[in-house]
Amino acid sequence: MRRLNLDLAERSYPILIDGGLLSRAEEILPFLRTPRIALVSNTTVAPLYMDGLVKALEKVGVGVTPIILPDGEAYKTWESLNQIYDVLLATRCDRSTTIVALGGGVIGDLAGFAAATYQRGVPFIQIPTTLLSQVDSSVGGKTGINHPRGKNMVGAFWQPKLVLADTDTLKTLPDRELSAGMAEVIKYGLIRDLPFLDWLEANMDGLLARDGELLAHAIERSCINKAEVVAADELETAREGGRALLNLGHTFGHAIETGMGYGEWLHGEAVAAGTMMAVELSRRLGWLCVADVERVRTLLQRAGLPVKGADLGAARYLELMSHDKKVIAGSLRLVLLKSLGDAVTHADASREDIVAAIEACCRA
Ligand SMILES: NC(=O)c1ccc[n+]([C@@H]2O[C@H](COP(=O)([O-])OP(=O)(O)OC[C@H]3O[C@@H](n4cnc5c(N)ncnc54)[C@H](O)[C@@H]3O)[C@@H](O)[C@H]2O)c1
Ligand SMILES: O=C(O)C(=O)C[C@@H](O)[C@H](O)[C@H](O)COP(=O)(O)O
Ligand SMILES: [Zn+2]
Repeated sequence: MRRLNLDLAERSYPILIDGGLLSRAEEILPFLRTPRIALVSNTTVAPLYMDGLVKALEKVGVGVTPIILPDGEAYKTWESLNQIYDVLLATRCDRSTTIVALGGGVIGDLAGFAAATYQRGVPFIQIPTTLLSQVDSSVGGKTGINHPRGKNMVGAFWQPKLVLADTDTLKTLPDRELSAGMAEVIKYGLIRDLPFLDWLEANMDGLLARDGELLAHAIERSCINKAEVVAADELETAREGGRALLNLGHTFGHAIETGMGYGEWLHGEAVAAGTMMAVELSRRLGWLCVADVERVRTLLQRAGLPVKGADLGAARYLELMSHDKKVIAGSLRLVLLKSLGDAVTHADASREDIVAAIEACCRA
C-alpha cells in the first residue's frame, strides 16, 4: 500500500492508495469519532460499490446511513445539499457522525460541503472512485457547489480526516472519465514537476490501458505534488504562486463549464482546453516556444482530451472569467507557464493577448 501524509499540523491526514481498500474497513475505523457514518454516493457508484463497503463496515460494528444522490455535475447544487441535510436530520445524525463521500469529485465536493456546514461541522472522510478524484479533488479540503453564474462559487475549506483511494474502482470507470482525470495529472507535470511530465509522455499508452502499477504511480506522484502545494498555502491566500497554481487552465475551463451548462463538458475536458489557452497565452508573452505548445497539445490529445475550446465567443469567455475566485480588486490573475514545469500567477496579461489566446484555441 502507498501511504502519504498531508501535513497540516493538527489537521494532518493520511492518503492511502491501494487495490482492495474498500473491503478493508479496519483502515477507516481509527478515524471515526463514533461507529456511525452517513455514506454519500450516487445512483451510478452506489450499485457498484456501496453494498460491499457497507457489509465490511457493519462487520466491524459501524452503523451506516446511506444517502444516494442523482449522478452528474448538474446536481452539484443547493438541492442536492439539502437532500443530504434532510437525511442527516431525519436519521438524527449528530456532531459525532462522520460523513463519508463514496464517488467522484462531484460527490466529494457535495458531501464535504455538507460536512463543513452540518451542525457547524462534522468529521469527513473521502473515498474517491474516479481518477480525477483520486489525484486531485479528494485531497486538499476544497468543497462546494456550483452557481448558474460560476463554478464552485459557494463552498468552504474543510479537510477530511482520511483519504482512501481504492485503485480497483478505476476498473469500472468509463474511458472518457479516465481521460478527464488525466488532465489534472498532466497539470502537476506542467506546473511543478517536469520529470513527471517526461514520465507521463513515456507511459501515457500504458496508463490509458489501465496498467495498475502505472496508475498507482501516477496517483501517488499527483497526490505528493498536491499535498506539498496545499501544505504550503492551505487557504490559497498567497499573493503570488501558492495554491492558486493548481488552477492552471481552470479560469478558462470553468468559463467553458459554466457557459456550456454544467455537465456537457466534463471538468477535466474543460481544464484540458483551458490549459491550451493558458499555454498559448504563455507563448504570446514570450515564455514558451512553439515546440512547448505543441508538446502540451500532443500529450493532451494522446490522453484523449480536447484541445479546442467551446465556441462561446471571446466576450462571453471574458465575462465568465471575470467571476473567477482568483480575481483581486477587479484584476484577473491567471496561472501561466514561465517554462514547462514552472507555473506563475500573472495579473498583467493584456485583454488583446487573452482574447487572441482564446480565439486561437477555439479555431485550432
Ligand atoms: N475539490 C477539489 O479540489 C476539486 C478538484 C478537482 C475537481 N473538482 C470537482 O470534481 C468534479 C469532477 O469530478 P469527477 O471527474 O470525479 O466527476 P464525477 O464525480 O461526476 O464522476 C464522473 C462520473 O463517473 C462516475 N463514476 C464515479 N466512480 C466510478 C467508478 N469507479 N466506476 C464507474 N463510474 C464511476 C460518476 O457517477 C460520474 O458519472 C467537478 O465538479 C470539479 O469541479 C474538485
Ligand atoms: O485544490 C485546488 O486548489 C485546485 O484548484 C484544484 C482544482 O483542480 C479544482 O478544480 C478546484 O475545485 C478548483 O478550485 P476553484 O477554487 O477554482 O473553484
Ligand atoms: Zn480541477
